[in-house]
Formats: sequence, structure tokens, C-alpha cells
Amino acid sequence: MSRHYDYLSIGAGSGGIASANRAAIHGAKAAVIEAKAVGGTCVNVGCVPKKVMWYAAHVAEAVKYAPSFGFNLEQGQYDWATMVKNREAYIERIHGGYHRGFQGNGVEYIEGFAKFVDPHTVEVNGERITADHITIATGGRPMIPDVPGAEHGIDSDGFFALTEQPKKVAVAGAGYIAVEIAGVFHALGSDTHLLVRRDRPLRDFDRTLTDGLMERMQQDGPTLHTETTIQQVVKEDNGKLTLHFTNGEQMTDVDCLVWAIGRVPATDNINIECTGVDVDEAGYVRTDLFQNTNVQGIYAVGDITGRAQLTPVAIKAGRQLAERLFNNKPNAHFNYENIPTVVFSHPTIGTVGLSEEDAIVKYGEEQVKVYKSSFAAMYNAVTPHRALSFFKLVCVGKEEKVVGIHGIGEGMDEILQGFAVALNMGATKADLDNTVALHPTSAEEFVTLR
Ligand SMILES: Cc1cc2nc3c(=O)[nH]c(=O)nc-3n(C[C@H](O)[C@H](O)[C@H](O)COP(=O)(O)OP(=O)(O)OC[C@H]3O[C@@H](n4cnc5c(N)ncnc54)[C@H](O)[C@@H]3O)c2cc1C
Ligand SMILES: NC(=O)c1ccc[n+]([C@@H]2O[C@H](COP(=O)([O-])OP(=O)(O)OC[C@H]3O[C@@H](n4cnc5c(N)ncnc54)[C@H](O)[C@@H]3O)[C@@H](O)[C@H]2O)c1
Repeated sequence: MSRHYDYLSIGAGSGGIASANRAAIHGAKAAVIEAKAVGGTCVNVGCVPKKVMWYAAHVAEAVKYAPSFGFNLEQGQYDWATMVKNREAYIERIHGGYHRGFQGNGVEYIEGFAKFVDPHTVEVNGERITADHITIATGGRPMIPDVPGAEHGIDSDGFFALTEQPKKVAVAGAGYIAVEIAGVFHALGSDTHLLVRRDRPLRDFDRTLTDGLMERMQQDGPTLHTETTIQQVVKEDNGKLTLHFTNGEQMTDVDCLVWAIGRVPATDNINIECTGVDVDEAGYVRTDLFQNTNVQGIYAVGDITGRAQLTPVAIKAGRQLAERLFNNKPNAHFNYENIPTVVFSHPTIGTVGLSEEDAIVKYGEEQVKVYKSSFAAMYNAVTPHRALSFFKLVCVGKEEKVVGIHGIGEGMDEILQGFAVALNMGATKADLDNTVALHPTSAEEFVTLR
């Protein structure tokens, strides 16, 4: 038995789904093949369950602030299992939405693990499927380090599988996932330790953001251990973990260790070698700006390309690819510049464009002018948990074109989207100054900076 499609995506995550739906909307006979759950990482073990848990942490914070607003709350027990049950039910509803979308657009959904047979053929469940255009949208999986006892830890997938809240937690890593998971555990009441190898988490972010995050962590956050690398993990007879660090120190009585040290691309098991598609040393598929690989008729979108591993990036790149292939738009492609991003830390970080450091490297110190401020947002200013939010604009040249907008504070995840539009449209500092403030908000800080 064999089937033929105009367009086939291996993987039904953010990129695969978006590209196949768009291809079908433009009349292509399209299919997606998915080995695990429809929606991929974002929906099942990424953005969605993470944001639900971030909201749980947000509610816990509100409960903490409540007495200052006059509430007399009997703070009962927190039930992790209830949150997990409701979260998974929500995810099930999202799955249903995807399947209805496929039906409506005429995309065929094929369950199974796909492997290449040749550049135009894949095999799934023993069946050969051919397509004119095949997109590799297989995403990635969490990385586990090669240290003795590493298997006693869990990864971000394991974090979402927890049905009970651990008491003492160590999170190893310094990126988005480590910061976000540690923040959730802490806010929900676990004794949480964030272990970073160097001097700070989120080292690639503007310094104002990491300074602000570290200040907030010191006031009320997970305990930050810098310059700390795990050398060995030992499971004791009582089931607890002892972490041995390279600096000779150790941490005992750990109930749960989470590795959040990056991800690896899922190209290793799909027999990609038989296609001649070029992958880099780490296994990411090399693509040009049009998502083309070096092999005609094979493309890649999303995390598997190793570029800006974010859901909206995978979606937009996938849709643009379908526009190019099936809607007669030969120049359609995703623009990888000025991608806004949010870290769901406590409080949230929002950032778009160049950090101050990168702007100086790109334009020279004399061309760069920075505006910044900090203040206690009203939300916590009336509580004993007063804490600062931080704001920064990076501008260049005489006209003070805004090339970077960075903030950490309550609501920054929602604030940044509109400011990213302004930056993309080429706004100058004067444009922001000429915009009337919304008062009293945190967002107004960006249009009132002196
Ligand atoms: C914990 C966590 C939190 C995150 N939070 C955010 C966030 O808040 N905001 C944000 O923008 N991004 C976030 N991300 C990143 C986001 O999830 C990814 O960028 C996005 O899912 C990438 O989409 P994709 O289509 O490239 O791959 P994926 O979503 O990973 O989908 C790939 C799919 O391919 C399937 N597959 C793999 N190999 C095969 C095969 N051989 N045959 C069939 N199917 C196969 C997989 O099962 C998977 O379903 C987060 C990621 C993680 C891990
Ligand atoms: N809010 C969001 O949009 C969001 C949230 C989560 C993930 N993501 C995406 O998923 C990607 C993967 O996230 P991530 O946090 O796993 O990766 P990451 O690449 O952002 O961070 C990995 C961190 O682990 C550190 N590290 C590497 N090896 C280590 C080791 N052996 N011991 C200790 N630390 C080590 C690295 O220095 C790095 O800081 C992100 O880059 C991001 O694009 C986005």
C-alpha cells in the first residue's frame, strides 16, 4: 500500500501543524505524521502546561499579597494533583481543536513514527508514503548530561509528569526552562535551589534583566547557586538524592532533581542520512532563509533548525513556507530579526531587539544611548513584598531609533507585544515620548523614560 501527497510534515508540533494547514487551505493534498501527541512540545510538554503552572504560581503570589489588600484568607493546602488534572483536561480540549482544524482543512493525520526511505519517501507503520514536498518538523527533546547518577534526575517532560509536589528541589540549568521551572516550584512552596554553572542565569539576555531577576530571586525566589556544576548524583537508601558538585561541596536530602540544560534535535532516528540532507555537528538541520535544506523538495521548520526555538517562530516559518510553495508567493519567508520573547519567571521578563552590550558591539559606544528606570509596581508596593521592576530602552544614532526594549516586572509578558510592534516599525525615542501614557500602569514607564 502507498499514498502520495503534495505536502507532508514529519511532526505535528507547532511548525508541522501550521505549515500543513496552510498548505491545505491553498489546495494542497497535505498530511502530518505524529509519533506522540498532536500539538508537539508546546502543547503537551512546553508552553501550555508551563503557563498553566505559572498561573498557579501567580495565584499563590496573589494569596501572599492578599492580606495587604484587606483579605483574610484561610490559606488551605495546595493540591498539586488538582492543578495537574485540570491542566491535562485543558490540553485534551486543545487536541480536539487541532483535529477539528485538520478535518476542516482536509489535512490527513497519520499516527506513527516516520523514517526516510529516500528523499521523497517515508515509512510509517510499515507503509510507504511519498510526497512532492516533505518538511522535517520533528523538534527536539531534553538533554541529560553524562555524569554518574544523572538518571536519578528528571527533565522538563518529567516535571510535567509529576503528580505530587516535591519538598526539596534542585533545578540544574540557566536558560528559560530552568528559570521558569524553579520559579514555579518556589512560588508553590517547594524548597527550591537553582544551580547555574557560571555567574548568572540567562547570560545571553540584557544585563538589566538578569540583574533584576537576581535581585528579585534574592528577595523572594529560589535559592540561586552560581558557579555550581553537578559532578555526581547519588540516590541514598531513603530515596533522597545527594548532589556532589565540582567545587567539592554537596547538597543533601533532595527529593527531585530537574535537568534543564538545553535540548537535542530529533534527527538521530529518522534515517536522514539516506536523503543527503545537511545537518550541523549537533544534529540540527541546516536551512536557508526560505526553510530550504540542501536537498530539493525537503524543508525544515521550527526547533529542528536550531534557530530561535519558540512556538510563534515555528508557526510563522511553517506558514510562510506553505505560502511560498502553494500560494504563488516565491519570496515568502520568515524574518528572523527582532523576535520578541518572554521568560515566565517571577516576575516575567519581556525583551525584543538588541541588548545594550550587543548594540555597542554593532553600532559603537558613542552611537548608543540607553534610558532606564526602576520602580515598585503598585501591585506589590502596598504589600510588605515591595520589589522593583526594571525597564530599559536601547537607542542608536542622532534620531534615537529604538533597537532594544527590555523589562522585568509584573505584567511584562503582556506589555511587550505592542512595544515589539513599535520597534519593528522603526520607532524612535521621540515616538514613544509622543505617546500618551496609560496611567497607572507599569507599561507607561516605557513612554515616560528620561
Ligand atoms: C518546557 C518548555 C517550555 C516552553 N515554553 C515556551 C513558551 O512559553 N513560549 C514559546 O514560544 N516557546 C516555548 N517553548 C518552545 C516551543 O515549545 C518550541 O519552540 C515549539 O514547540 C517548536 O515547535 P516544532 O514544531 O519545531 O517542534 P515540536 O513542537 O517539538 O514538535 C515536533 C513533533 O514531532 C514529533 N516527531 C518527532 N520525530 C518524529 C518522527 N520521526 N515521526 C513522527 N513524529 C515525530 C514529536 O513527537 C513532536 O510532537 C517551550 C519548550 C519547552 C520544552
Ligand atoms: N518562555 C519561552 O518562550 C520559553 C520557555 C522555555 C523554553 N523555551 C525555548 O526552549 C529552548 C530550550 O530551553 P532550555 O532552557 O532547555 O535551553 P537553553 O539553551 O535556553 O538553556 C540551557 C542552559 O543550560 C546551561 N547548561 C548546559 N549544559 C549544562 C550542564 N551540563 N550543567 C548545567 N548547566 C548547563 C547552559 O549554559 C544554558 O544556560 C530555549 O532556548 C527557548 O528557545 C522558550
